Amino acid sequence: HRDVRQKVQLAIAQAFGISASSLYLTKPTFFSRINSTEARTAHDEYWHAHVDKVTYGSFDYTSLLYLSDYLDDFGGGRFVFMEEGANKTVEPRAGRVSFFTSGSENLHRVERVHWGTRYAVTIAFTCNPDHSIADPAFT
Ligand SMILES: O=C(O)CCC(=O)C(=O)O
Ligand SMILES: [Fe+2]
Repeated sequence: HRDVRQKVQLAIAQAFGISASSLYLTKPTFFSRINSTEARTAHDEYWHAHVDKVTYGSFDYTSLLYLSDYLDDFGGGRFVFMEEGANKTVEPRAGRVSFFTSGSENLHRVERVHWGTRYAVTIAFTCNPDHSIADPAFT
C-alpha cells in the first residue's frame, strides 16, 4: 500500500538523516530458509563474511525481518557484525527487524545453523533511482 510504503520510507529516511524522496526499494528481495543440510551451490554458503553492497550491487540499506526464534526454532544462525575488537551479534526472533547501511562499515556474516530451521526476509533500499524496483502490488 502506497501510504504505508511512504510512512516506512519516511521513518527510515529520518532515522538515517537522508531525504525520503531519495530512498527506493531495490532487488533482490528474498525469503531465506536455512537448515543444517549441506550447501549445494556457492550461493547456499550463507556463512561467509560479506558486504551487502558488494554482494548485491544495488543495496544502500539492508533490512532483515526474522521469522523464527534463535534457540527455540534453531541453534547457531546468529547474525554477526564483524568489528575489530568486538563482534556484535543479533539473535533472530520472530518479528525482529534489523536495519543497517550496506557498505563496508557493516561487514557481517551469519553463523552456521546447527539444528532446526531459520526463516528470514531480506528487503533492501537504494538511493539510486536507476536501481529501484516498483512498489509491491497487492492483488
Ligand atoms: O539472514 C540474515 O540474518 C542475513 C542474511 C544476509 O546477510 C544477506 O542476505 O545478505
Ligand atoms: Fe548480508
